[in-house]
Amino acid sequence: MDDTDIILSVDGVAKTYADGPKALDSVSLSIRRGEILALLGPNGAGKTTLISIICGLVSPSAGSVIVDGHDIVSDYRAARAAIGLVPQEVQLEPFEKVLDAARFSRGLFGKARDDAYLQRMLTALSLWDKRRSEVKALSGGMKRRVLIAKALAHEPRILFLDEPTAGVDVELRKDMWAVVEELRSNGVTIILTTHYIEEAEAIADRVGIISGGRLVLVEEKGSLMRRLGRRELVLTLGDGEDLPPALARHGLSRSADGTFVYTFTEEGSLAALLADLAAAGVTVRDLETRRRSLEDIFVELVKNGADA
Ligand SMILES: Nc1ncnc2c1ncn2[C@@H]1O[C@H](COP(=O)(O)OP(=O)(O)OP(=O)(O)O)[C@@H](O)[C@H]1O
Repeated sequence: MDDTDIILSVDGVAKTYADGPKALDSVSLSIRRGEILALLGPNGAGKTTLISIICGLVSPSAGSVIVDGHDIVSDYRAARAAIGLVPQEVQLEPFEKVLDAARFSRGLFGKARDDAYLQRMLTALSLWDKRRSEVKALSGGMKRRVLIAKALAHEPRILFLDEPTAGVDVELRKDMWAVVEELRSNGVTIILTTHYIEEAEAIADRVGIISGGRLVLVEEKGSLMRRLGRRELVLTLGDGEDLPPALARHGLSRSADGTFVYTFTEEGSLAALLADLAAAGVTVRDLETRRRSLEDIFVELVKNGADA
């Protein structure tokens, strides 16, 4: 990876809260310009702590963070200006109008007024028609968009979305995914935390998994699915039948429900298994193929640490 492509670099970051647990343990991570990274992890894994450190809201106990060339400690203002943060909870001023809210947020970063930019940004978020509406009159989904608009008002290059679709219905969630795609096509790098594995599967380029304060994995979603999302074949044999020893070489495992599970290894291996089954005269009552989902991978990684 070329260094100029890296917009965010996290190196050996650790955090121990006063009287608290070790929330992060030596996390290192590089983010490329224009990518969408989904951070997955169970409650309390350290996701919000990591985001809060990068955004300068929590100070790290160790390690360093460089945002678009700026150190978050020695060059705090420039680092912070490169970042937009959409917090987990909706915190908005109910009587404020949408366009005013965006203008105000921009002003907080000392940026000159630029209504043309705000119009483009609000249009991308489907909020331009609502620019004169008071926040309190908007639906829950629109309020979330206003949060994003406020976070984008100062033209940050990286956007953090902390659980953007928590408690949101399926339709709104898909809407939000479309918004994220649109932002990326406008050149924004996006890091989102989520509990919804299908969210990561749907929109992320790379997936990072945090568990117990450690980043146990960061990988391209496609290669992760190819590497660990292997295909399996589930065989149900005739009543009382067992696998004959001649099939041992295929490495099938017996499940608690009495079915046999075969993991596809290489091209042609399935044909060999089926031929051996037929030759051995085994009755196969049912055959089902399935692909391990990101959810299965996630559960296994969180249980076993990094060595899955
Ligand atoms: N201000 C704080 N003071 C003390 N401990 C904290 C503080 N903030 C977080 N923690 C602890 O640090 C650990 C990591 O919490 P964090 O909020 O970063 O996890 P998370 O992955 O974002 O969880 P969730 O998915 O529930 O939001 C937890 O054990 C939490 O209780």
